Amino acid sequence: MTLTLTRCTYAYGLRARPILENLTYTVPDGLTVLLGPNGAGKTTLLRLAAGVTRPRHGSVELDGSDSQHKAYRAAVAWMPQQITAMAGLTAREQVAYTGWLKGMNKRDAWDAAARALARVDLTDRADTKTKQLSGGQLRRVGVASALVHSARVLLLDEPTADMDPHQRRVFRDTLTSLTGDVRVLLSTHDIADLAEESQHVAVLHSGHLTYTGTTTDFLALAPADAAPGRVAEAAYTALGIHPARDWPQQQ
Ligand SMILES: Nc1ncnc2c1ncn2[C@@H]1O[C@H](COP(=O)(O)OP(=O)(O)OP(=O)(O)O)[C@@H](O)[C@H]1O
Repeated sequence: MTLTLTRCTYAYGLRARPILENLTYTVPDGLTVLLGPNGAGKTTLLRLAAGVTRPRHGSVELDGSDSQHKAYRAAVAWMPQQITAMAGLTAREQVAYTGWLKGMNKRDAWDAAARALARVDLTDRADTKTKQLSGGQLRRVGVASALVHSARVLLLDEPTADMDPHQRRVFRDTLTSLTGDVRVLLSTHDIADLAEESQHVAVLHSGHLTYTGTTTDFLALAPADAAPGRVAEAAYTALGIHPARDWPQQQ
């Protein structure tokens, strides 16, 4: 399963300045962390990859299948930055509904929703209306919705925002428990997401990917005297993106 964006350009509006310009990127194996300052275009890139919006120029394909194709939608899961609590639905119903939209039958979606909620440690709120959940709980519903139909590529937009430290741990355990050839691309402002389980890093700045490579190679960009615990930040700085101005706030 190879998801590739090829020479993609995107602008919000016909005369607007492009947010992404001539961007080519293949989502690597395993977990990739997408970094970049506020407004760099991370959400825009994830939306293109998810097929919820189309590039003005260029193509987005999964093994040759266009992002608007049914097979593409079935293989790719997207967790948006803002999770909408659907009026009247419980957590389990909302997750099951996502599975059904992705092509599962109702029975399978209902069963898979319970499993997905268990993976994000939300079984005890399965029957709670999503409108009554906290921000962190609603985000876990978003993660469960991305997991429900066993997609091969997961695109997660700031999945750990609003989560408390225990839930971040649960989320990381969930990522490491994904089996088979599942590729995950997640944007984050939490530097801890980078240090632990990720295999690859991509850094987006001013509409261009200014770094793509392994996490090990990325961390090696940091000067040898970087303070322990600040190596990733020092590596980011070495790319010419200054934390004081651009590094997103830790959650
Ligand atoms: N609907 C929209 N209409 C017009 N401009 C938009 C829209 N959505 C985003 N933008 C602009 O596109 C640029 C990239 O936004 P995007 O949300 O992709 O960045 P980001 O890297 O995800 O930012 P953040 O880290 O703050 O979430 C920003 O300048 C933003 O203001």
